[in-house]
Amino acid sequence: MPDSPTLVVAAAIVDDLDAPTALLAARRSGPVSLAGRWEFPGGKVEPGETPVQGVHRELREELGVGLRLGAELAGPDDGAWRLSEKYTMRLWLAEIVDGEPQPLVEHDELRWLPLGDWHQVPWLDADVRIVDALAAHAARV
Ligand SMILES: Nc1nc2c([nH]c(=O)n2[C@H]2C[C@H](O)[C@@H](COP(=O)(O)OP(=O)(O)OP(=O)(O)O)O2)c(=O)[nH]1
Repeated sequence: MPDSPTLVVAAAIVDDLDAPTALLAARRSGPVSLAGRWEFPGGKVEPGETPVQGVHRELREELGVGLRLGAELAGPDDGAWRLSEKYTMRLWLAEIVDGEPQPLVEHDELRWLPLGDWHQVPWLDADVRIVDALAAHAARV
């Protein structure tokens, strides 16, 4: 039996959960194979923490911010988003409630993307369909 995929948790940070007009994208600084591509900040859930605890920890570590989570953007793979053979991701909409986002680790640039122009940066391949789903969700809010 192949190992089950590792769970990655991440945040789709918007300027306003009630009326999103901008999405915060983060550019990876490594590894070389992923550097320069854009993603939802987050990372692997650690043993002993829940996925929601993992999102809060990762965003504090990576961007130095505290979050208020909104709805989870459920994916087609048992409610999650399969990224690759090794990884599957769960993603929550979120709003910053504490701190100014900075690319502290793992990223070298952050950018607020205006609604309608969320594909202006080269997202990681697996994220492209997620950005589409997120834009459709934002249009319904
Ligand atoms: N965080 C994040 N990872 C993503 C996205 N899309 C995508 O394919 N991935 C992939 C990249 C990585 O191979 C994997 C997540 O690993 P990561 O490097 O972010 O996890 P981590 O922060 O816990 O990393 P580390 O401490 O183990 O180095 O998922 C995304 O939008 N956000």
